[in-house]
Amino acid sequence: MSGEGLTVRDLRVTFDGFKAVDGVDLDIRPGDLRFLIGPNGAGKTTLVDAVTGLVKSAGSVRFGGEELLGKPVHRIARMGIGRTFQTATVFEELTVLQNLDIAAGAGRGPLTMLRRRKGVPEQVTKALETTGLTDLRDRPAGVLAHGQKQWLEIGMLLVQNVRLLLLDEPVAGMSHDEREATGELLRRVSEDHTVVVIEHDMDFMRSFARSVTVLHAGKVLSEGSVADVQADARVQEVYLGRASDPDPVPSTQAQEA
Ligand SMILES: Nc1ncnc2c1ncn2[C@@H]1O[C@H](COP(=O)(O)OP(=O)(O)OP(=O)(O)O)[C@@H](O)[C@H]1O
Repeated sequence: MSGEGLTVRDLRVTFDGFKAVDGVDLDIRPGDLRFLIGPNGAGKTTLVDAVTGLVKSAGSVRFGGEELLGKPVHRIARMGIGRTFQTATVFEELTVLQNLDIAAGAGRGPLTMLRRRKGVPEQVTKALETTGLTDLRDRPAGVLAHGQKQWLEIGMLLVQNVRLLLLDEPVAGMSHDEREATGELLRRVSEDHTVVVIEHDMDFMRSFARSVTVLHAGKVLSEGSVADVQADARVQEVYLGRASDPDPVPSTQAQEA
């Protein structure tokens, strides 16, 4: 595996005195497919915001040995760190291929962009294959199914030569088949990238996580394999419930309740 690992030490994010992330340590090895789970408000998204430079934080976040904290968002992105948000952000009017082509050209000069348009760049072809979107390459992104838009967004990270992918609830709103396909896609991607997934879907986590961190009230409550965290009494108490209980309420429903 050629990816690089993420090392987080004593990460802290405070909003007006409220500790949203409160001394988090993480060691995510290269090629991991790490799931970050935890109740609403546990600090999962804020942690990813801190890693990507979107919120001010204290502590240390190192990727491939280089410190990220204190660097502006665009510098962190250029270091090979990419993220998706809960809502896919693709250019709906443009084709799948154009979306990937633009993403591949991000940060490059106009001359390089012109040269690239003579043919389909190799990394775009590869991203189409990896995401299973080759047959849809000439369709406008706006007509894609919800799941396919999420896969395109992952493809747009891949063509930017991202080495660490941070994905926020990638299967929210997906059908069962789309979830399975997304899990398989993440497995393929994690063969040569480090992948961190924020997720509320416990079935999806059980099927595809290689390792799991449970956050609660801004702190790491538990960490290990799926079996480890499921067996942890503290996790059962605050989040997973007893084996006989239904899965925790998905975030969107919880917010509506
Ligand atoms: N910009 C902000 N200003 C003030 N408080 C914030 C801000 N962003 C997040 N918070 C608070 O920080 C805490 C952690 O929020 P965060 O979104 O990271 O949780 P989460 O674990 O991702 O939750 P969810 O699963 O609901 O997405 C919450 O109490 C939230 O209200």
